[in-house]
Amino acid sequence: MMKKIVDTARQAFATARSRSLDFRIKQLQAMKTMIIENDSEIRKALKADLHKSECAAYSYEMMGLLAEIELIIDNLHKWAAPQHVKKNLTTMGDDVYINYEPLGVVLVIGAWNYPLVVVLQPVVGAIAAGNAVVIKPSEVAEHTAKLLEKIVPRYLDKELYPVVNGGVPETTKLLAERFDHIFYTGNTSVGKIIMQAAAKFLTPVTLELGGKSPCYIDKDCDIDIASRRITWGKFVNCGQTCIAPDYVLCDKSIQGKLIEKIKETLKEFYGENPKESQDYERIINQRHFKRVLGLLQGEKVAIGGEHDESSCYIAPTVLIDVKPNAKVMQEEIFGPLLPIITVKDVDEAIQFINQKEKPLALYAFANDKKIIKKIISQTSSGGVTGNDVFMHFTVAELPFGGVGNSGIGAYHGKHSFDTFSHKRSCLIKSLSMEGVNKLRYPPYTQKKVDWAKFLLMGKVNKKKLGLVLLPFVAVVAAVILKKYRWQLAGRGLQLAFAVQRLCFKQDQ
Ligand SMILES: NC(=O)c1ccc[n+]([C@@H]2O[C@H](COP(=O)([O-])OP(=O)(O)OC[C@H]3O[C@@H](n4cnc5c(N)ncnc54)[C@H](O)[C@@H]3O)[C@@H](O)[C@H]2O)c1
Ligand SMILES: CC(C)=CCC/C(C)=C/CC/C(C)=C/C=O
Repeated sequence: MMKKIVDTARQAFATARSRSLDFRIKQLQAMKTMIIENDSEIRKALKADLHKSECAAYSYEMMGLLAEIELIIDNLHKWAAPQHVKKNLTTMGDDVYINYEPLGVVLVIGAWNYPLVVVLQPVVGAIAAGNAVVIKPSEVAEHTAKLLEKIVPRYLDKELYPVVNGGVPETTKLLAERFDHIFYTGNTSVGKIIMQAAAKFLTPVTLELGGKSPCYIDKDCDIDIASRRITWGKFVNCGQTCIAPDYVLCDKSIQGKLIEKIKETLKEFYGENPKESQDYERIINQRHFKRVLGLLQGEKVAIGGEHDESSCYIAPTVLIDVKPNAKVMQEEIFGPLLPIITVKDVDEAIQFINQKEKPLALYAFANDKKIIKKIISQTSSGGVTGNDVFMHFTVAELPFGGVGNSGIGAYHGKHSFDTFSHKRSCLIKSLSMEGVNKLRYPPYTQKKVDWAKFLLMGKVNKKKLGLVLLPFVAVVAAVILKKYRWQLAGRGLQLAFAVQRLCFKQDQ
């Protein structure tokens, strides 16, 4: 069955219909219509999967997707146009350009936490670049997965963009097929399985993974503002966001105020009891509920800690005096627990961050921008937002992706188009100027090598070329002197010497 789906997509790709820019734009417009016309069904599915409110479903999943489609439609002709590059002495009369061509049949595998946007946003980029795309939503967010299987074929080309649902066995079978690119979003362990499967066919991969994204708060900082922004970023979607601040690093002297402010903010966002708030989500399933609760064991709870297994509810929770070797510090939390670890200064924070795997995001709050720049220059992460959380994700011009354990490759806007395109180097030579080619044909001589060096690298044998050029420079100067007399003589000499200097620029 998987073979048939992939073969059909490949045959459809071979018809070349997905290469036409008009076709790509029509498909992207159809996807936009699909989202708009199925607005309420999408919101219902997201509510059923993660208890997302109607507003959250729109703001965090649909809005970004619609904006990405608009951006790509508006820019596609420009991005897909051949990109002419600088020529040199040997290519002056030729066509030299980069051609953006589709890769072929692409597999996009999504995760469950933002089950609409993390699967469809890469698909948008893959369609824009002219590929066929096999779409594999996460089976863990089953309502959204089923909805996508139902609505995508109603709007998009069925052969080019099939939706395949299923769990590990189905994904494993899919991965046994040959693809021209695999774009996977999910955890790092499965990322390794994907890369191994891809290696069999030398298929390139983009891996959008996760990790423990640190959040440093400098003691000289507006704690009020920092707490609000961090509380939002940590507890939205019940902490199940790839770029959520995983833990806080701060000076002990501000820990008390931080807790007080987070408490105040939680009350403002979710009321006295977050369980009753429409705006507070749930853990995706019992397996993850148990995993997150397991990380709470033995920790000192400063805020929250309440939970209810039957509804997969875990209250927004803040942990204090957390030891660096605690269980909660060994894996990505991906739930509503915020450990605070105290450090004595920014250098200790940097050291702490650098002892761990490179994270997907990094956050630093400080009044002094120099402190933020210092953290950026002395650490590494997929992306950074200073004095806020998430916001680098929302800038379409910035590539979104990880580094090291948090991922390979990036997407969003033009970066998505590039990810799913092959940049083909194209040179169309003129059939004239065969004389120049003598330099590369045997029999080889040192003279030919010297000319080749001059033409290709601008490198000359100073002594030999000087002897050739000096009389030429003298003649140019004399002509200028004669024609424009003394008035322009200075200019002429300057020009002559400039020519000479240029030729003599590099010796070997
Ligand atoms: N970088 C990003 O953009 C991004 C976005 C969302 C989530 N994430 C990360 O994803 C993780 C959470 O997602 P998850 O991994 O729990 O999602 P998941 O369980 O939905 O798995 C992701 C996909 O992998 C497939 N899969 C699972 N096990 C497999 C196996 N053994 N072989 C082949 N395929 C398999 C699933 O079918 C699914 O489609 C977190 O680490 C989070 O940080 C990253
Ligand atoms: C709408 C705003 C301000 C931010 C959106 C950030 C966000 C939570 C995006 C979800 C997509 C994503 C990559 C999730 C990762 O888990």
